[in-house]
Amino acid sequence: MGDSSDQEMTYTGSILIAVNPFTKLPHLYNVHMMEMYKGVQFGDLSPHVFAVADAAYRAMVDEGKSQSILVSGESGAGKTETTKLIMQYLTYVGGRAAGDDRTVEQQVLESNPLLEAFGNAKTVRNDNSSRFGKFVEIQFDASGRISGAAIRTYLLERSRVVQITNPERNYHCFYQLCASGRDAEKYKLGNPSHFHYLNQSKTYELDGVSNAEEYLKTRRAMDIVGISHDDQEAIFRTLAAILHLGNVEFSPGKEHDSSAIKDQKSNFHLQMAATLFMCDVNLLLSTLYTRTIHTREGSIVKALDCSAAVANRDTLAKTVYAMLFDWLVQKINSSVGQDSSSKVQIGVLDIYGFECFKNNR
Ligand SMILES: Nc1ncnc2c1ncn2[C@@H]1O[C@H](COP(=O)(O)OP(=O)(O)OP(=O)(O)O)[C@@H](O)[C@H]1O
Repeated sequence: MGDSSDQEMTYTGSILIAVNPFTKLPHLYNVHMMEMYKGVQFGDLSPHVFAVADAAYRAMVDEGKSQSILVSGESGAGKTETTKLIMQYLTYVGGRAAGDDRTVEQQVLESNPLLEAFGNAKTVRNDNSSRFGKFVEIQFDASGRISGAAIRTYLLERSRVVQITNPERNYHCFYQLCASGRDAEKYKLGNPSHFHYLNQSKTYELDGVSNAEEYLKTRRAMDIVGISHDDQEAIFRTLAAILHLGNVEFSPGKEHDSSAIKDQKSNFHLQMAATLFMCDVNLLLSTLYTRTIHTREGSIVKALDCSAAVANRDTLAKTVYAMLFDWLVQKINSSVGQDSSSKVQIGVLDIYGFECFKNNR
């Protein structure tokens, strides 16, 4: 759209169409640009994502009505980046001048790297693809200042936790933890190639990204969002437990259609998973390779064959991960804080990248 790299945005009515420039254009998104678009009539300046955010903000302030901005497009189109620019603009015009380094707006912005570490992954199309939908609600007080925020997420891609294909990756946080040095050692992790949930794809690194540095960034984001060190510890312990759980393999058991822990190595990972989950190892094992059927006469314990035990293991890993993700979102929400007396808000919906299939069913 347009004939130079500086003109990748255009309007159709009040809809902004933006083409991903795939290159950093800092001059388009700096404070100077935010200042330039502030309070200017929509359409007076060249099309820009800040103009859309400003129009929403002005409409909210002038008419006292809540607004929403919908960001849509296929995977890799630039939705997440655009959403972040919108949030940056709204926090710029609606932020407080105070020097407090843990203001609502900073926490809202810092929740992005955190959610990305746990909800984004490399796909064929995008090295940092969001695998969940996100609705960010920014609440304002009567004078147009940000007074609270809430993040709602939905449809996290759970299957990725246990199954990936080359050259995709699992969620970033796993590779970050493996590269974390002392913490990785503490949880008996190490090279991601040693873990089934990561080594189904041979891609461990991302171009221009250091997993170790990203780990520190995730930790910092947790500090800013207000997640206590104990909780941070618990989060990474759970991730490590999931990786160990994935290495638990089964072999056929003595009885027909039953299974047993395959070998010493599997036993070690089972022990590790139980220690890190802080649960009884025998209970964990029976959860994996048996099923309890409740009948009116009492409960019957049925042995499971290897493939059913593996399926059980994977379901447990996916469920724990999805619950961890939800818990993280809840934590972010409670520390950012909601303003229950807020009358107006701007909602930004970053809708999950749809992929084009031959048959879209
Ligand atoms: N405005 C921009 N300026 C520079 N680079 C951008 C911009 N928008 C997107 N990109 C580049 O394109 C990549 C993909 O963008 P983004 O992650 O926002 O896509 P998406 O539409 O959210 O995809 P998905 O649905 O897979 O999450 C980014 O990692 C970034 O490198």
